[in-house]
Amino acid sequence: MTMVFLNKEIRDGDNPDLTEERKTATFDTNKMAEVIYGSEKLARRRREISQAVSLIPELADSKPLPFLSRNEKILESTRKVTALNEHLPRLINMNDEDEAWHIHSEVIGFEGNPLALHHSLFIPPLVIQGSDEQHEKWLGRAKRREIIGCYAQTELGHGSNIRKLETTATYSLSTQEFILHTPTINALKWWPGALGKSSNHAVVVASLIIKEQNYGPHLFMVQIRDEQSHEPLPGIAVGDIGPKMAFNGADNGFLGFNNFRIPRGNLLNRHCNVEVDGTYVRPPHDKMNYAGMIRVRSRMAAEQGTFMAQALTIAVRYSAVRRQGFLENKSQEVKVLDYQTQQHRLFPAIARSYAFIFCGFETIQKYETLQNEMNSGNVSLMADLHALTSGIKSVVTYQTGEGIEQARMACGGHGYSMASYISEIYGCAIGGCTYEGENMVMLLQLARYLVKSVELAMRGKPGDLGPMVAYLAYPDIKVDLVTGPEAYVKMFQHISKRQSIKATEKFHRKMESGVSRDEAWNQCAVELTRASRLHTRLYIIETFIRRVDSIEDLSIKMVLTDLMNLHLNYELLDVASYALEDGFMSSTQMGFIKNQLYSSLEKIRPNAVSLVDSFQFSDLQLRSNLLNFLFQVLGRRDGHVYQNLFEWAKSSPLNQTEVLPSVTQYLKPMMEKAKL
Ligand SMILES: CCCCCCCCCCCCCC(=O)SCCNC(=O)CCNC(=O)[C@H](O)C(C)(C)COP(=O)(O)OP(=O)(O)OC[C@H]1O[C@@H](n2cnc3c(N)ncnc32)[C@H](O)[C@@H]1OP(=O)(O)O
Ligand SMILES: Cc1cc2nc3c(=O)[nH]c(=O)nc-3n(C[C@H](O)[C@H](O)[C@H](O)COP(=O)(O)OP(=O)(O)OC[C@H]3O[C@@H](n4cnc5c(N)ncnc54)[C@H](O)[C@@H]3O)c2cc1C
Repeated sequence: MTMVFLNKEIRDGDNPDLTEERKTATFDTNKMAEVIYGSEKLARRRREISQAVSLIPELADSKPLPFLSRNEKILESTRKVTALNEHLPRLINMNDEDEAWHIHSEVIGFEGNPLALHHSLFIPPLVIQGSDEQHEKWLGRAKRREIIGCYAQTELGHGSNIRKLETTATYSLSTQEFILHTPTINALKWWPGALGKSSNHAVVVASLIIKEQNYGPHLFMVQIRDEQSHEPLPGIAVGDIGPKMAFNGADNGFLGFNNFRIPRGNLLNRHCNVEVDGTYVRPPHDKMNYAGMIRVRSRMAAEQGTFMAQALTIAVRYSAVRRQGFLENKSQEVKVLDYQTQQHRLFPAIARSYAFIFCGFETIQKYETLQNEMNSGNVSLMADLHALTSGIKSVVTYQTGEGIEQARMACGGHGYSMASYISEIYGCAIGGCTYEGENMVMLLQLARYLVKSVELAMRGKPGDLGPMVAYLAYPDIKVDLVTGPEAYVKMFQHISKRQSIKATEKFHRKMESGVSRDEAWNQCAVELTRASRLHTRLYIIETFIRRVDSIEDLSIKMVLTDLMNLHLNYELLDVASYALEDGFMSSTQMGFIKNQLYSSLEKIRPNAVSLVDSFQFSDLQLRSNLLNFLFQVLGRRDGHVYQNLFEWAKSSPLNQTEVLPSVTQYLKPMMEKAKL
């Protein structure tokens, strides 16, 4: 099996319809991959990792995953992740999180695995919140996978409102221990990934109580299972929460404590502390304990963009080999990718995938700056990044869900089959609307920041506005969209600014009319979330433009400019009513945007397959590999869809016998009875 992804690579035996598409590309997909992943080296490393994985048979799925029961899925994902563990040091740079993410996604797919959260949610809070001494004690063991961990914050009764978490960690002055307790059923930890059956350690978030005073949520390192027997330790109740919409290769779990004691040194205390005599040492920022969540959210734009890109790779390749119906030439049916409706369904989502990945890289860099600043005691960037990542997390997860669902529909009936793999991608990605902060809740967090910024602008203090919101004080000057991207940005700024101001004014009016602040906020909440979405979409547009501006290779710049123009017109059209409402946009401009959008679709068409090829997902990653089984078939790089769909169906366990017990036990007796 060849795993090399050369541009316009023509391989003997590939579906000629896909080969034809690759020949029309105006750019080199390897060069594009460098832009997507950040450098020649990073893109090459991904290819090398894919290649290496493809040569290790034990890392391939041993059975088609959609046909497995939940227990079998967990067993299979555990087999693969432990086999992978043996190879990891040879295959990746163990300190490179992106390489780790990539290789796990190759080997595991979207189903999840019992170590799914170990690297993304257990080790990071330990790094961020743990002291050097605590790193010494646990970090090495965690990195070597001597222990397996998870992040246990959410409870049965509370997830969004962390301040109301009911699990308590009460400091015992006499024994210098914390006593962890679950006072009610509602207080059971509920949802943490890998908690149910796999982890033997957890970073537990509990309300810290000292001398009957509640200091709010804090993070504790807790051993929950015996390292030898893997039995829960006395005082701990733990288990799996049952099957989910997707991600069923992971064991999301519940956890309860019955006056379970841990040493004082298990409070993660890099930024705060409880001294022996019970004195509480405050962190430099009230929400320091939430820093880990900012980190995860900052990574979500790139992650989700990649999820959507995988679904689109499947849908676009399939659309280039699927022929149905006629255009002018009645002697041959057309590729469905030639229909304008199909292009309109898929191409704006391709543009969003690129936009999210570009935006994601900027956000991750911003987080890294924050992390460095926090380490030297400067927390001034936290509020801005919390607001930004709250918005980005919400907008990208929602739009990714939309994009993946459109990809599924674009594959017609076969998109609905699990052979497409799109439902698994969707199920995993859409969880992002909920996990790491429910989207509405996070949009309202950003809205707090926007309202405060508008208030500053209203008070005539535009100089106090941060760079991300400086536009809230800009004057309204009409723009001519023909002049290019900057004019689109200005139009978007006007729309976003106007909505933020409108929502703030409404909020103020409500309060002036005597409604309490909280109630007024709730009565304006829909308008506030709209402001947050617009602000975030504007930010994503700006990062897209910045990235395209920075590109030197002309052929890449040209195709990305087409994609960016498509994005600008699609996004602006989607929110045009806001600008038509106050006459800032004319109906002529609206017509212009539509025409630009349709012409962008035509420009993208010859490059569509190569734009998705450029993500360089291996067939294994898309579950299209042929190594042992035919798991997913629609997105195959070689485009041979139909015969593999048939093979896939034949491998269904239902087809291993001609007459099922359902027939002998029920249908046959029913039919026999009817004959009497
Ligand atoms: C390839 C396949 C791979 C598969 C991958 C799939 C993996 C799946 C993995 C799944 C993994 C899933 C893993 C999981 O899901 S882990 C669980 C994640 N849980 C959450 O995200 C919970 C969401 N809730 C919260 O974060 C808090 O409760 C919020 C923030 C909503 C309110 O909180 P609180 O009630 O305490 O605050 P307040 O509203 O009174 O606001 C007060 C002030 O505080 C400021 N503030 C708030 N927060 C921050 C902050 N962080 N930095 C700086 N500032 C912050 C805020 O701006 C405000 O400022 P001001 O306005 O007053 O000035
Ligand atoms: C796949 C998956 C993996 C997860 N992994 C983990 C994990 O590893 N560790 C962990 O600790 N947790 C995990 N979680 C839990 C997750 O973080 C929470 O479910 C999430 O934060 C949402 O909280 P909730 O369930 O309490 O939702 P709720 O807050 O109950 O949401 C229900 C509805 O109420 C609305 N709502 C709530 N509060 C407000 C408000 N203030 N204003 C307006 N509307 C509001 C929401 O918008 C939503 O529509 C996971 C969840 C999922 C789905």
